[in-house]
Amino acid sequence: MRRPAWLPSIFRASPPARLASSAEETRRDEGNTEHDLADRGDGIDAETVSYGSERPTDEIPLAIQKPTADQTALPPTLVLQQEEPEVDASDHNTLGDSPSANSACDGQATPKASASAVTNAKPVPALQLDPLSSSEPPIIPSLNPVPALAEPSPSASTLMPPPPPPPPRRPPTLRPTPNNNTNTTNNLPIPTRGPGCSTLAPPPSHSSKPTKPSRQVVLSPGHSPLDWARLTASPAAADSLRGLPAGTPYLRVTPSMLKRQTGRKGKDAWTVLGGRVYNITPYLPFHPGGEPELLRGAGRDGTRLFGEVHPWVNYEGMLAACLVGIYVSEEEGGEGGKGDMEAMD
Ligand code: HEM
Repeated sequence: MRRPAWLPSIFRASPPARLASSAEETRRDEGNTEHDLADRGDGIDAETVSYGSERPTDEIPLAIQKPTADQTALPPTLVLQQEEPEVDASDHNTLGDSPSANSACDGQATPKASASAVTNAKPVPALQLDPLSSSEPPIIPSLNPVPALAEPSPSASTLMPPPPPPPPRRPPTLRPTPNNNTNTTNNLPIPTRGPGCSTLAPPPSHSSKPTKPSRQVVLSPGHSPLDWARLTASPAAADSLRGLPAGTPYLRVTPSMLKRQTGRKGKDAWTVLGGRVYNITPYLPFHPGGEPELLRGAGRDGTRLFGEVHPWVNYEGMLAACLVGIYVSEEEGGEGGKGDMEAMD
């Protein structure tokens, strides 16, 4: 019958009742204990279970206790848990071979089996599951399933992945050879430039020339853009550039007035740009696009035409000295405008 491990201590605390209830069993055990246990082959020899045990009973909690003086009348108490051979085997294997341990129990004090006495004993490989390997040195529990294949490294964890392959096994060169066509990315720098098919061509910018052929004309000497800028900056040329008498205020130019200023029949060429009327007659020899192109806007509103050719040109700054007035409707022209126009004639 299996008994719990705490039963021996209780058993000693109240021996009469406990012993009376198991008197028959105890007698049977008494007669068979020393002999049967020795022959059982479960790791307990006669020396271990005998009364005059030379082994420390406190280290063998399941040994038979020698009856004390006040219990001599009673049969020897068997507190051995015979159904726990694994405990007996471990204790025997661990402590049985120590002569000092055997002699430590030679005293008259009644040894008591307790769990604390076992914990004070030599460390037991608790995870040792194979009793056949008990004769071998204690094996440190390891989680490595294949310890023989692992390199001996006291600091390395067994859970670490295997080391990477050694560097010398890598390819000797990091640059692709000319025959290596597997990596298309490395082939990009190879020049495959054809007309309009290269992806490395510079992107178009404002500084690049337009695809259309230039329609600029060759300007006569003294009519460069720099010459025009110098002329317009002269205060003496202010009234002459407008084509009006000196001190003439800005005119309110109506459509009927504008359409007569075409640059023909001895009249100046006026054009409207952004609601303002400019006298473009003095600028004709300075126009890079040629006089005919500039005259396309004479006598009319040339804002749209101007924007179609060169919207980036700053006409306001270049023609500031040529400003005649503002462009108004016929109704908004008034008498003042008409009078001024008649005075101009
Ligand atoms: C409204 C009538 C005008 C027409 C039809 C006209 C036409 C042209 C044309 C065809 C060109 C040559 C573009 C090229 O390089 O291929 C040109 C250039 C030029 N025009 Fe006009 N133009 C007009 C008015 C003006 C006015 C009023 C000014 C100045 C206030 C002006 C200033 C210039 C300048 C500076 C260039 C050279 C642009 C450059 O090199 O990028 N144009 N123009």
